[in-house]
Amino acid sequence: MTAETRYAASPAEVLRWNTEQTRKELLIEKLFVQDEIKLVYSHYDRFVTGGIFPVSKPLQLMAPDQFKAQYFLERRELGIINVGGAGTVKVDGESFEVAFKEALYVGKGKKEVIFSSKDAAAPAKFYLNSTPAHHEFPSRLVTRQDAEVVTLGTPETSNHRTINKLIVASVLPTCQLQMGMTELKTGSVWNTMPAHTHDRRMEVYFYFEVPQGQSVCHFWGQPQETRHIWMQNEQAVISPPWSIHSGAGTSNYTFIWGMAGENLDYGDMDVCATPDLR
Ligand SMILES: O=C(O)C(=O)C[C@H](O)C(=O)CO
Ligand SMILES: [Zn+2]
Repeated sequence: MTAETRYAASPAEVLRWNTEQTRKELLIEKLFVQDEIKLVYSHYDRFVTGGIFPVSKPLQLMAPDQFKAQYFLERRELGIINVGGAGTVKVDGESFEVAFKEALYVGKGKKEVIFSSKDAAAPAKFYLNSTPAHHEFPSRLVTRQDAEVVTLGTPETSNHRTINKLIVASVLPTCQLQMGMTELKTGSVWNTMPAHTHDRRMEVYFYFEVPQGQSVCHFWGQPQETRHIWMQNEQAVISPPWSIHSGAGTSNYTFIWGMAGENLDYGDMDVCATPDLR
């Protein structure tokens, strides 16, 4: 297991960043390494992003040194979305079967979390987000039928997409974690457009189902001072709480968003008028 630390930065500080430093600070280039657990610990809301890719053996989630904890969920909660083949997550002896694009919430206090694939030829890929927690809520599988689903945008504005809210207050209780998955329709490329900020919550985006040879240009920064990061399939990006977080692909794609911070109100966004973006 590896666990890298990323620091928080102010809007004034990032004005000096060039492309290389921007990528080093915010982009998570490789999350899935065969038979390994990769974690990134961000100082924004102590949010952890990870990839767990069990192929030939089960993998147990341990507390990284950054936590100074006996076990991963001692003071945390966890959300997982499977972006690979069928997999199993064993939580203190209870097995949850997690299929492609299904989510699992695991509450604070669970001591042993073990990930495995059903078939090494079609291995599971568990994308993970974790945040500090102060209350134990029950662990629960969230299937696509359980999700709150909203369709936004139009083909004319190239932002026609379905937002699947998986780990959100309207589906199940959490302390501060929210997660979901947005699927763009064929021909649409813009996500989260019109753009917004929510200074109360940071957000991490994980882009996948980006077709071979295509890329997504992720936009971030203050609305009047935007920047971009070119991203490839199965890469994640940290979005500071003061930043917009939108993207345009060279094709349609899917992404997972995860948030943490002050509140659990998904709709609590400060929308930016598109002509005002700079
Ligand atoms: O495409 C979208 O719009 C989203 O998926 C928005 C994210 O869920 C988000 O930014 C929530 O704050
Ligand atoms: Zn957002």
